[in-house]
Amino acid sequence: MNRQNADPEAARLAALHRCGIFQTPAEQDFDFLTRLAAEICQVPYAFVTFVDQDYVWAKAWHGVEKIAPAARCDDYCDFVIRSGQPLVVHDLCSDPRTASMPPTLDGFRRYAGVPLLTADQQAIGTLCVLDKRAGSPNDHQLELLQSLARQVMALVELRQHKRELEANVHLLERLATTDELTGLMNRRRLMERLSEECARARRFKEPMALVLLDLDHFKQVNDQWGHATGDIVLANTGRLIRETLRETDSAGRYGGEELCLLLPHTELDGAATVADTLCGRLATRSHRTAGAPEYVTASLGVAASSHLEQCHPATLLAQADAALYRAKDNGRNCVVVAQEALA
Ligand SMILES: Nc1nc2c(ncn2[C@@H]2O[C@H](COP(=O)(O)OP(=O)(O)OP(=O)(O)O)[C@@H](O)[C@H]2O)c(=O)[nH]1
Repeated sequence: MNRQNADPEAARLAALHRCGIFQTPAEQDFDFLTRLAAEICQVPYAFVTFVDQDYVWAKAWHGVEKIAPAARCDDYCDFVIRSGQPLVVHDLCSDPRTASMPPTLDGFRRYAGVPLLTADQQAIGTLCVLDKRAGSPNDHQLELLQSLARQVMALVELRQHKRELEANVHLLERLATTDELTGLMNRRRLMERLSEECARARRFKEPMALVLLDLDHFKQVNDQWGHATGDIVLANTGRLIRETLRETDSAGRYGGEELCLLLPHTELDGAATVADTLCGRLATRSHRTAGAPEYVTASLGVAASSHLEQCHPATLLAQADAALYRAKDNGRNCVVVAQEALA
């Protein structure tokens, strides 16, 4: 016996959860199907409900303004869920199962509900109609109600596929724009973002800064500890950058062990402070646990558009690169701003 058979309610709840429909906002397509159900059965009220462990919750309704979730024990739909079969009660008052239930005491007399079945036959909800007059749907009406229930489930599945598709598109977008090793933007996305940020800075005449960061003596790290260890150091560096930057800043992998930070709305001084902080944190970030050299420092070059005629990607990159070159020349593990580089 498998686990599902051991606990049918757990399997039913899992099926409901997979559909991702419970307590989602109202949708016209579902409203339309309830209206159709009411018209087919010639009654004033119809509902699409989904039923979790404790509550019967309406996704769509017809004939009432609004409907609050009901405890399962107070709702006729619970019988449909438990049996997985349609339920028709001609007169709710004279049926011992329903006579003293709250909706009956509120005046409802007729109920007809059919289960909403998933592909693996789990009853996750109902399509039901009600009236304050006693009566029953005829065979044809009941058959049509069941067909409509299948349409409700087709909508549920369509919604589910759409959600999965959107999640996959999102994942693919992330994979296509992210550098796997550092978790930062890949070079293509970085260059796109740089162009966008420069265009925005020019348009709104705002400052914009760029920092190039290059790990020091990284060839030695690879040579002495192995390429895999070098990768771990790069990944740690990416993580540290992500932890250090503001939400509005971004960073990407510009080249092998050269990373680039984009700091919109930031003057040269502010960017130099960010670079100093990062330089200090990197110099004290231990990699030893990964079987790597204890510390790997970095050199950083800073440029900002407020010191340039105009904010353009190539100019900012060239300025930051020249500053980085000076930082390497100055003995590494330091920050040089473009001002100094030009001096
Ligand atoms: N492990 C690893 N190494 C990389 C990666 N990308 C580039 N590298 C290595 O980074 C090293 C860069 O070496 P160099 O350009 O000589 O610079 P450096 O040794 O860091 O020296 P300085 O920059 O002058 O301090 C090379 O050995 C590249 O193979 C990567 O993704 N993973």
